[in-house]
Amino acid sequence: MEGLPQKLENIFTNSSLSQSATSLEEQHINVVDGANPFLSQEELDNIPDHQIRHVVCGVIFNEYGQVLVSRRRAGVEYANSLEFPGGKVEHHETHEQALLREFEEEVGITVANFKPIYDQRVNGSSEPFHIYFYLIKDFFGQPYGAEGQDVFWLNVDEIDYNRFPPATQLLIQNFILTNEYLNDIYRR
Ligand SMILES: Nc1nc2c([nH]c(=O)n2[C@@H]2O[C@H](COP(=O)(O)OP(=O)(O)OP(=O)(O)O)[C@@H](O)[C@H]2O)c(=O)[nH]1
Ligand SMILES: [Mg+2]
Repeated sequence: MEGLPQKLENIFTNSSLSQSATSLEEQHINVVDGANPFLSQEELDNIPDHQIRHVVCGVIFNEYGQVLVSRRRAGVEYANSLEFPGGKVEHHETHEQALLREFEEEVGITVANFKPIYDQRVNGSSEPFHIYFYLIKDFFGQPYGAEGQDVFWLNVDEIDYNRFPPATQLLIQNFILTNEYLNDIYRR
């Protein structure tokens, strides 16, 4: 469990998810994004909250239980990999405001009613960041690739988590493929 973010560690303790912890811990090594400079988990954790970039991403399901996924464009970090829509929180914004803006900019829908699922600090290739994933309970409009990227609804059992960035792989393996926890968040 060493090296896991505190929140995740708490969730795994005494839970049915604890079996996936070993593979998750191994995965955690891969969370380094070609880091520049590489920071240890402890160094990442010691960066004050207001000095690290925040990234927010949203997980949305449609009425058929499919999840909204977008493909990153060429020429950006993790080009062509799949991702959940979202992006960097700007200085004046709350996480909710950033999610609203990012979903309008990237997939052309208005989102509301956010529940935190999971967060972690990551060694990005240009700077460290803290990524927060939210379950989005309501949305208005039809999603499309508003920045010219592919956007599609995926059946949960068709998700290949290897096609997502490392932090997102952890989210998928531990919170989306094992949907009991998500159902629990939904009801809150
Ligand atoms: N949107 C999104 N970003 C992710 C995910 N997982 C993950 O590690 N990231 C990382 O989060 C960082 C910021 O996301 P982003 O590139 O979407 O930021 P952005 O929309 O503000 O882009 P911009 O800087 O081109 O305006 C990137 O380093 C990206 O690789 C994910 O599932 N979705
Ligand atoms: Mg983005």
